[in-house]
Amino acid sequence: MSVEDAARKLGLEQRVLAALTAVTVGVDGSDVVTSGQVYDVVATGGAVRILIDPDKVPEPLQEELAQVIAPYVESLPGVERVVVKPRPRPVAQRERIPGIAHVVGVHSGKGGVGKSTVVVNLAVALAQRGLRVGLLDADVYGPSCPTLLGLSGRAEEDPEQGRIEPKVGHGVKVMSLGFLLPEGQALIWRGSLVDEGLPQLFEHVAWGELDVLLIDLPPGTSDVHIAVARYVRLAGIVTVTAPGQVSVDDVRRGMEMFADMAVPCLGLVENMSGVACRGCGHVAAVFGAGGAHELAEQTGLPLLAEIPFEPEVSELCDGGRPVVTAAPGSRTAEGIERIAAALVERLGLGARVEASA
Ligand SMILES: Nc1ncnc2c1ncn2[C@@H]1O[C@H](COP(=O)(O)OP(=O)(O)OP(=O)(O)O)[C@@H](O)[C@H]1O
Repeated sequence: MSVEDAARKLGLEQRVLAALTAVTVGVDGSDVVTSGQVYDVVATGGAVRILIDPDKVPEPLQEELAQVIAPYVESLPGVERVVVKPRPRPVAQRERIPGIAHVVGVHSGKGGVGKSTVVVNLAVALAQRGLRVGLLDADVYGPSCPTLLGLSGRAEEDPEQGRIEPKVGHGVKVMSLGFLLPEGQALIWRGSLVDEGLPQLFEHVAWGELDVLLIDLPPGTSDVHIAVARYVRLAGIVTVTAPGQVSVDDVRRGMEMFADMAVPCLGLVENMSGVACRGCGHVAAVFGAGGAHELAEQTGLPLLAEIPFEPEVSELCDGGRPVVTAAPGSRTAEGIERIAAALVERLGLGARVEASA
C-alpha cells in the first residue's frame, strides 16, 4: 500500500496498520505491512478485516500468520472483531487510471431508493466546487443519469483519438450505457460482457484529467460490482439506503462484499427519510425510520446525510435539473452539499477546491 493510500485511511485502520508494523515475520526482519504481506486493512466500525496478499504469503503460511496477528489486533483499543483472510484474486488490476485521481462508487442495496439522484447531484455539487468531475453510469439495469442531467443522444467516437467523447452536463463529464444503446433498448449484461465491456467504459472514454470519477453502480450485489472493484482500485463506496429495515439489510450485504474486495465504505446516506410536506415542511416517516442510524451505530460509519422525500425534487431531477443548482435551499440540496464536503475531506481534495476558488 502506498504511503499516500495509508495516510487516507480512517483512524482505526491507521492505528491497526501502525500496530502491525511492529509485527515482523520472516528472516529479513521487515514487518508484515512494509513487506506487503498485509495487503489492506478495512474497518467497518470496530469490525476489522485484515486482507493478506496470497502472492506474498502462500496458502500454508496464511493460517500461521493469522494466528499471530488476529489476537494482537484484537487487543488494540477500539477493535471489536478481527477477520483475517486472503484478499480475493484477482483484486483491482489497475492501481490508477491515467489522469483520474480518485474513483468512488455509489451503491444501494435496493432499487429505487434514490441512488442515481444522489450520485448525479453529488457530481454537480463537486463540479461547482471547482473540481474536475466525471460520472460513469454503470447501472446496467436502468441507466438514468443522462435523463437526470438533461442529456440525450448517442455518444460519438472521436475518429482521430479512437475514443468515445463523454457528454458534458452541468459541468460534469458523463458516460452512460444509455449513450451507447439505441433509445428504449435494454442490454442484459452478464459474465464476459461485463468483464470485457466495463473496462472499455474506463479506458476508451476520453475522460481527460479528473479529480474524481463517480460511478453509479447498479443496486444490490452483482457481476458488475465485482467487475468494477476488480478492474480499478476504488477509493471507496458511498452507500445510499432508505430508512426501512429491508433496504438497510441489503445494504449491509453490499458493504460486506466491497470490504472483502478491500474497498472501504466512506459513509452512509439515508434518502427518503420521511416525506416533507410542501406546505409546512413537517417530515412524516412513511418509509420506515431509524434504519440508517442503527446501521451507522453498528458499523461506526459516518451517516453523511439524511434526505427527506421532497416532491419538487423528483419533478426537478427527473426533468434534468439537478436540485443543487435548481433548488439550492432544499433539504435535498443541503444534504448533498454535506456529502460533497465529506468526500472532499476524505479524498484530500481541499487544496484543489481552494486553488480553484
Ligand atoms: N429525496 C428525494 N425526494 C424526492 N424524490 C426523490 C428523492 N430521491 C429520489 N427521488 C425520486 O425517486 C425516483 C427514483 O430515484 P432514482 O432513480 O435516483 O433511484 P435509484 O435508486 O437510482 O433507482 P434504480 O434502482 O433504478 O437505480 C426518481 O423519480 C427520483 O426523482
